Amino acid sequence: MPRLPFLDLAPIRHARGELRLPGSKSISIRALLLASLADGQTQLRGLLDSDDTRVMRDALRICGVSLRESGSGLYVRGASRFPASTAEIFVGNSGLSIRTLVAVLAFMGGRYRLFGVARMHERPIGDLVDALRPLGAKIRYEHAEGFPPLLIEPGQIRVVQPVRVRGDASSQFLTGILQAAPLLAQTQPLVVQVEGELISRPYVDLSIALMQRFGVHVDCDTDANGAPRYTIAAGARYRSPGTFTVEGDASSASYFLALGALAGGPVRVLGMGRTSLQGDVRFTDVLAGMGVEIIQGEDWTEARSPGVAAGFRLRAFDADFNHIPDAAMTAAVMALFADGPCVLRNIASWRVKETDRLAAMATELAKLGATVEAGTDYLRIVPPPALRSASIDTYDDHRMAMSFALVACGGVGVRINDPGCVSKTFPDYFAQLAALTAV
Ligand SMILES: O=C(O)C1=C[C@@H](OP(=O)(O)O)[C@@H](O)[C@H](O)C1
Ligand SMILES: C=C(OP(=O)(O)O)C(=O)O
Repeated sequence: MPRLPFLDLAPIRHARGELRLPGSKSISIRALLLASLADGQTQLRGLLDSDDTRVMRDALRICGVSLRESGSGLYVRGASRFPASTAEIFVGNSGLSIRTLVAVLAFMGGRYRLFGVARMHERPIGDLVDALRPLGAKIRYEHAEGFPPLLIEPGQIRVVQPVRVRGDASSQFLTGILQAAPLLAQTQPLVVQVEGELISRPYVDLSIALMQRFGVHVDCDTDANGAPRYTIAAGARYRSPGTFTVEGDASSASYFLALGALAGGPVRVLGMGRTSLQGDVRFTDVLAGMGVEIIQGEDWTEARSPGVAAGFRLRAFDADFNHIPDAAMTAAVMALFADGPCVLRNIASWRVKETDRLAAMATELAKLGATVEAGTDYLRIVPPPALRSASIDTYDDHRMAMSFALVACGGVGVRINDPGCVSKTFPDYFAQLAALTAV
């Protein structure tokens, strides 16, 4: 179906209600891969159905993994080797999919080619390839050094201790190595050492928590310099947990909690709460710091406030957002409604995601009247005295579209160009938004 060129959102005066969150992208993609590597059959329930998860499903299917849809979930039959020894794999713009697939495919003994959309070919992957090559992995760049497309060939795999991986451009490289580690740790434990800074750390904790659910324990300590070091025991092997249920997406929740905060609420999201495994659940602390009332149960969260239509202003913030890089985009748009200048720090990774998010965010916030300074790793936003209506470009970035929709809470209409880009992680986002604002 052709994508709409734009969507005009009318001003939102009030929003309230309940929303069942779509499944977590980060958990769905991990669970699909781990179930494919696990002994036995796994029933996956609550999987997200979106562009990014379809990339992983299609990749696994092309690699010969048996995936069977049933009314209540997806049945995955796993094994420590994929049946297909050659495959052409399209990875769209899913960073998590390519980075975790490459690490696994490097040890499968087959020939694989991984390629994506044009932007994917600008997103770095060199740190992962550099970590895999000393282990004997044979990976070549088809065009530019350090970027997809990639060609994987059978290598002479040997264990070199420790495996060293950089974590300062993306945590997904470390996740890729950790998830692939049981394919290597056969006769001796495998030690994985992070070189330099590790960003987006809660996503690594999520990987470890999910590996545990699939029967593999990862020990974490620090080396003499305080850098994190991970150990996977000899003989570690993924085993199916039988049934695995994916929780709601905490990054997707951020837009609706922000909606409750800006348009009064209460807005309650179901599927993410106190016991969530995802780092972005910490976005609730950011909201509370802004003066938003948050209540939370085991697997639900609710936000409310007097609402900006009633003159409520959010408390300005100056904070480090390295641990929640995705929900941070929601906070950046919320800064438009703050009672003073706001600063988001330590977000350099934004430059290498779906688009250069630092540049895109600065450009689009400025269209609305904000004064914005974009540094190499920070964004300073001075809210405008009065919001201007604007036509927002989304740069094929789902989070640009979803976060800028919140501008409609400011008493002005907003045009979202290419709204269909939300299909990366939340295909019916705008329908869900409309359902909560038609009050
Ligand atoms: O591991 C994951 O599930 C993710 C890690 C983060 O990326 P970086 O580690 O590149 O910051 C995040 O932005 C991405 O949406 C999902
Ligand atoms: C950065 C993102 O995804 P990925 O890196 O998996 O493409 C995201 O969903 O915001």
